[in-house]
Amino acid sequence: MALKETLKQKLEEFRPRTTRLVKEFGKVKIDEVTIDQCIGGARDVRCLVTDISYLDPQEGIRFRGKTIPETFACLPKAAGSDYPTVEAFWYFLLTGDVPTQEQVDAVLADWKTRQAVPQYVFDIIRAMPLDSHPMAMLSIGITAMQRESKFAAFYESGKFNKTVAWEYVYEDACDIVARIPVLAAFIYNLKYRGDKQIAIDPALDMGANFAHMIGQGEEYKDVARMYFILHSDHESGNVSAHTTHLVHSALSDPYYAYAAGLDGLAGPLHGRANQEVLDWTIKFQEKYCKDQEPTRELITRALWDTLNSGQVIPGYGHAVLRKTDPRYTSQREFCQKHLPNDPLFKLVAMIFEVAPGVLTEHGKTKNPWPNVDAQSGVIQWHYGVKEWDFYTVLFGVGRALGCMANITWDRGLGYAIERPKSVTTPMLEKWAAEGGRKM
Ligand SMILES: CC(=O)SCCNC(=O)CCNC(=O)[C@H](O)C(C)(C)COP(=O)(O)OP(=O)(O)OC[C@H]1O[C@@H](n2cnc3c(N)ncnc32)[C@H](O)[C@@H]1OP(=O)(O)O
Ligand SMILES: O=C([O-])CC(=O)C(=O)O
Repeated sequence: MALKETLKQKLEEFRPRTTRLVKEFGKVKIDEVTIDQCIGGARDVRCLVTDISYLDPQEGIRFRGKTIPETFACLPKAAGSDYPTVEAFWYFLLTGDVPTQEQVDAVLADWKTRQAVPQYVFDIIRAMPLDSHPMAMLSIGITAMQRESKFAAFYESGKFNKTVAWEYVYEDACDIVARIPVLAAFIYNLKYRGDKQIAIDPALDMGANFAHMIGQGEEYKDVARMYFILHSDHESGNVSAHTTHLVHSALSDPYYAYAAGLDGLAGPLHGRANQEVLDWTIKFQEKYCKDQEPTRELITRALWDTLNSGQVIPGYGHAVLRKTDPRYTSQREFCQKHLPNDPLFKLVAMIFEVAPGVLTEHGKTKNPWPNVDAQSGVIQWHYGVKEWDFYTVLFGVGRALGCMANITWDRGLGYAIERPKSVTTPMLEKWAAEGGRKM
């Protein structure tokens, strides 16, 4: 069965579960909210639902119930590669089923019909100052493309209908995931390769085509596939996924919703941390290692300098995770296999030996271990993608997969507009004095 038909069947089978939960068990309590959660970013408050992925604080992410190694192992691989295609992963994220090669080929062929980015989008980005941040360019590119939204056209047609609305989200979602690597490659070439653009190769899968379009060779094809899959989804409370969900909950179409998600991803505490990691590491080399090899002592000193100046150590800590991020481990294993002697990888590995101890001694962070961003830039750097302000754009290409899968299901299950209740500080003070809010 083709992907859209499979998805339709899955949604129809799933919908009664959601309906029953709301109707029969709607008042069952699953959490309570404290004052520190209210002020402190709603940490740990269970009030979002997604079945696309789940993040366990100790174990890390599972996509559709599978760990990262299990996900890589189970999916059909790209020809001549140890890694699955992004298209295979998309099928899996959307449906929870491991696709057959035939089903993967069908997604590949479908994406080829969706890849063309309209010329006016390129023109709009070209009109921006060349030193604009590439995330601003990507977000504006996605917003500009909103004109193409099939969901928005359906809404405006006057025939909008809740039960089939998901189909139009699905169409936009597929268009966005097929087009975003093309847009990202355009931005890369415009900013860093003197506008030397390379045409889409219709014979290549998404990851391989992205490598081709930014002028990379064979080895980078797996880097792209791995990178996009690893960065796709991290349950739905993270800033980019939550923003996309929130904005789409107002029935803003997927273009508006994902542009908003990208704007959140651009923050240094979220996706941009990978840019910050490279920046920190290169500055460390320039400042401390001009005439000497990096040592644990030098790294310790540099980490304390950063902490004492009131800044965070980028790539370390997490709002949910309490162990080393398995996405970090997966990329570290890639480095150990493919670039074990890369000086920057050796330095990043040395920081891993030192930073958790320093952060523990510093005593603030609840999680001293590295997250995905601590290890991703070094791989890009090794393969010649050295413009680290571009790294969050790569993240944004991958994150589109998770965000688009999530809002397709949001619409399919008819989730409501998101609108939590706020309170005032005097209210909090009153409830604090009374030992809690009287319900
Ligand atoms: C893809 C991703 O988004 S992964 C995360 C990427 N971000 C980074 O790597 C940036 C560095 N890390 C951080 O700033 C944080 O760990 C975050 C934003 C990821 C999580 O924030 P929180 O859930 O608030 O972390 P936590 O509860 O441990 O914070 C407690 C304190 O430790 C500090 N802290 C947390 N991580 C770090 C760190 N890496 N370096 C220094 N201090 C830190 C916090 O700033 C906070 O300080 P405060 O009490 O003065 O405000
Ligand atoms: O889960 C989070 O809050 C941040 C993160 O690692 C991601 O979004 O990939």
